[in-house]
Amino acid sequence: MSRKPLIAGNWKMNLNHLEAIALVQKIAFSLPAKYFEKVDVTVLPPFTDIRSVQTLVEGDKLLVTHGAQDISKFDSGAYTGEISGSMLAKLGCRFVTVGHSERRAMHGEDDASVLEKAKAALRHGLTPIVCVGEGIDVRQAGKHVEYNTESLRGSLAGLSADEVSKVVIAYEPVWAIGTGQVATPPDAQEVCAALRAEVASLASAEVAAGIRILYGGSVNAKNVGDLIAQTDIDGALVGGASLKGDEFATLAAIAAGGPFV
Ligand SMILES: O=C(CO)COP(=O)(O)O
Repeated sequence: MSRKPLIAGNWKMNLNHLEAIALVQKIAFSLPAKYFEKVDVTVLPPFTDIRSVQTLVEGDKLLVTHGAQDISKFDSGAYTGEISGSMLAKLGCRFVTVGHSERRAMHGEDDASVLEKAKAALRHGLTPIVCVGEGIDVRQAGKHVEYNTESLRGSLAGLSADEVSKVVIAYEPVWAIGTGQVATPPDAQEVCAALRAEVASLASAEVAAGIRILYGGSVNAKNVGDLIAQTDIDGALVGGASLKGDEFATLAAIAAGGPFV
């Protein structure tokens, strides 16, 4: 089964709503429509930017989609500071990352809470991008494959095969995030292949063949081609390089098969 690559830009806590508009315009106008037949491109701004991005995307009928970086596991009510799936859906969000390692490390999220957030996303028609990834200690101990497959199992436990088929998975080794120390393509492939095999056992071989698995961690326009050439890597979750319009557009164009913009 052929899987359309997905390039997702995780802006993290960067850019105000005016800067967001400028960046989305830059990306959209750098990528002619034909590229979007070959690659899906999405941006994941901070919550405070989403309404502005939605207005631009819908007003100008852009082919770039948008999403969010987090979602509440609750649907509404007395949850100060939380943002619900229905609010994100109303803002036109298509994707939402759940379980990013920065949230796991700094906000106490674990596989069980990631699962609740993935369910909330699915309840509201959003595609959860479920993130897993090992720290350097796990990698050095040679336990990265088991660590990530177990984390994925916990983050998808109890979902139906149909629900699993609607998820995107992102493998982001913590030691590669923001360090410039990208995983080698074979190292990234090893884990992504194991994650796909895990999906086959959680859901079915057919679901596993169709699901998109992204790599994230120091992806840039120079290394993305070799990463997505790997059998089980279907795109990238990009941090730092997604904040530069030219580089992100080039990266998406490479994922579409070029020629480069
Ligand atoms: O965490 C990441 C994307 O979610 C990766 O960030 P960098 O691309 O900046 O390493």
